[in-house]
Amino acid sequence: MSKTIIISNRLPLQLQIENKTVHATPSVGGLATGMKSVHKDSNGVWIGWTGLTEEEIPANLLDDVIEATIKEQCIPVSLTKEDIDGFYYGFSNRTIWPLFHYFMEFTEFEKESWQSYVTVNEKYAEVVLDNIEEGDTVWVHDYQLMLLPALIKKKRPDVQIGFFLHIPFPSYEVFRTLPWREEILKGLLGSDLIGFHTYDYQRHFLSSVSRILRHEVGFNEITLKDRIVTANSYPMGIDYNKFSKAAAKHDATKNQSELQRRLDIHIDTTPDAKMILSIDRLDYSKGIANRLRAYEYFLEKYPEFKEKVRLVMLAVPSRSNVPQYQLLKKEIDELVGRINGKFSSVSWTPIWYFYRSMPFENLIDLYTTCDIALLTPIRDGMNLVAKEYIATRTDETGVLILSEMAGAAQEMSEALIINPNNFEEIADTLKQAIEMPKAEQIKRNKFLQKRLRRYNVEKWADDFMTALQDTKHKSDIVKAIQITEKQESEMLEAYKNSEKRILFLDYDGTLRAFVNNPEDASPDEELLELVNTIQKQENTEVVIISGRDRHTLGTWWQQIPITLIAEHGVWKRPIGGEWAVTENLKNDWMDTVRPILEKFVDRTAGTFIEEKNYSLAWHYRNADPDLGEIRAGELSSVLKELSANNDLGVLDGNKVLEIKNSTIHKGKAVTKHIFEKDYTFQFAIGDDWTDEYMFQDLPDEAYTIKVGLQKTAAKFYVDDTERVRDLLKKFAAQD
Ligand SMILES: O=P(O)(O)OC[C@H]1O[C@H](O[C@H]2O[C@H](CO)[C@@H](O)[C@H](O)[C@H]2O)[C@H](O)[C@@H](O)[C@@H]1O
Ligand SMILES: O=c1ccn([C@@H]2O[C@H](COP(=O)(O)OP(=O)(O)O)[C@@H](O)[C@H]2O)c(=O)[nH]1
Repeated sequence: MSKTIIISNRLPLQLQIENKTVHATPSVGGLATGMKSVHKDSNGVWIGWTGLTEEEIPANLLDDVIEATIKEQCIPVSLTKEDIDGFYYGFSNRTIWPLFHYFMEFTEFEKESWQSYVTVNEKYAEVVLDNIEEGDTVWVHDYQLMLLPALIKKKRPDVQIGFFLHIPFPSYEVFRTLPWREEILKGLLGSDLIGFHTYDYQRHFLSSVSRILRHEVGFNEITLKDRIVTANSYPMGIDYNKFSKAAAKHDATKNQSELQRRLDIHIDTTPDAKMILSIDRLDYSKGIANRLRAYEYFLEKYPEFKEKVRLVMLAVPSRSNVPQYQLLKKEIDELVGRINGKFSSVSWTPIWYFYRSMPFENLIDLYTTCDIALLTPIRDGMNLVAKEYIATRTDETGVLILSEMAGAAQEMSEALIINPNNFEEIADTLKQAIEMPKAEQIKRNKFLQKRLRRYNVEKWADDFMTALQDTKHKSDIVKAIQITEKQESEMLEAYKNSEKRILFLDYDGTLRAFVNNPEDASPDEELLELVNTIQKQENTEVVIISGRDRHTLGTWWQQIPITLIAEHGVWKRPIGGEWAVTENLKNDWMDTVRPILEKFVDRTAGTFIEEKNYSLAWHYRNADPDLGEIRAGELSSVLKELSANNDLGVLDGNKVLEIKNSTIHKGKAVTKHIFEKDYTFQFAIGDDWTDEYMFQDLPDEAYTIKVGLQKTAAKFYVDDTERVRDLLKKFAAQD
């Protein structure tokens, strides 16, 4: 039975060795808590690190460690202290974490920790590859394992691989500073589906892929040579029932825990007191120091709330070997001490501060007792605490104040959304929350709860896995048209046995790869020789059919006796003959269109106009990719409006927009050409949209081939210009 393999750095359980025995405790952090319920209900395995290094496990306890892990349907990856220092405390949490959360000043670029990151990703790959069975699906999680998808894909191209990033993907301007940016992107592109919490993270990722790797990027697809990778956003949900049921149970059995008793005593003695809750890992991205300062400012600005509010702050120890986290701990300790010292009275302490993790029941105590949750991350991939707080409010009361910088804010617009750097706004919002009538709290929470209940973690995982399976169909469709060796030999056999054969060859992107300056793409010796050999074969006609102007084509191919078709069919030069127009066309429209194109050239660096006799082309290959696409969209709509009444058409080529007479296209040119003769073998090859006309208009028995993986009307596709050369060599080798 096929299974899903979940892989993350941190397993849902953490092992410790105390008194020579192995103990397991649940992991903290949204990835582990969220995925735990997905894993529990599946028949899959979870591969990851147990929290113990090789050096920490005595030989006689190794079996116990493995047993404790396997009991939870997990498989351990064995890591040394050196690995953890370089990979976890190093590259993951001193480079990627601060960089992806926009803390550039904390980001270190150390070659050694990068190397450790590579080594550990390879260690993970080994364990995963050992455990993959036919039909399994792989789901890799988070920033610690961004090289893993490509490492797996390389060895197991048959396996569907999903990747989910739990933290933000930063804007290109930030990501580009990473010295290993290409390696990271290539690692991720080993996946078939890449998921993000929000559309913005997805957009930033796609922009980096297009600018750094220069891949063709669509709305949510990246076209590689042999595969399509999908990127999409899936905001992670929580196990809603687990939290709401625990809260309901808690209400029924009140006053069971010490923490609960303490919280209740406070409320009894000050009946209108409000408890404000904050829960996070102790992390600079969570904005804890800002929150404390904003709370201090609130007490100063609205002194009437002294003695009437309390901030209950749970900060869970995290990554304490990283210096920034140690400094933050010190800063928080001092801030709490200073604020409590400044405002405390005999009967009131403004902040209750816990520096530890709490068991689930205590978390529920906190969630259900506190009237307000104040969550102010500076940057946060999602923030599940915000969702958990709302899920536990069984009577629908409670106010959530949430930073707009948390991914969760995008789905939780009924919360009070704040900018974590704006103390004025936080102080005013706290006042608003304290004074919010119950009816309004309920109204807001009803919406929030409905959404969280519906889009829970199960639905999130389901959506992701369904989309991952769909990528398989996509690849299958694509693979179905990739020309196989057998189909290729059948085609060559048909070629060999035909009495009258014709080959229509597109030029740019087909016979020659694209170059930055189109004038530099002249045919090389090998190409001239190959085409010449083919045209010499008996009963064989070669036609080069291009959007290029006739002078360029004529000069490049003057030595070879073949037919040339230029400007998509406007001009034709028969073998040994002269260039002639195929139809009487008007070109007076060019004077109107040229100034429009010139404006776009002025506004878009790197673009230029190519002027032909009957068409004008605006090239944007050398422009900034995003800007180029935006401007192409704008220009295309301007031109389409203009062309509607003028028999003009806009051709959307490969990084070029061409405006020309709409009655002219390659389809018309090829059908006109074959009309007069009875060819028994017809072949057409091309790479862009303008070639689709040929593929559509040629008879069904024609062999039509698209270069590059894109939607096409052609029967087959080949990867790139190198494969086109191979094919030409095979035609040349036939007699
Ligand atoms: O494993 P640690 O180094 O102890 O860190 C704990 C986890 O922190 C991060 O959590 C993120 O995932 C949450 C769920 O998607 C999301 O709500 C939150 O915004 C993220 O910060 C980290 O991404 C995990 O890999 C860590 O395990
Ligand atoms: O003592 C604690 C405090 C928090 N959490 C859990 O840790 C997760 C924190 O996830 P979040 O997405 O808010 O932030 P992250 O720590 O992953 O960045 C939530 O599921 C909390 O319930 C926990 O298990 N024990």
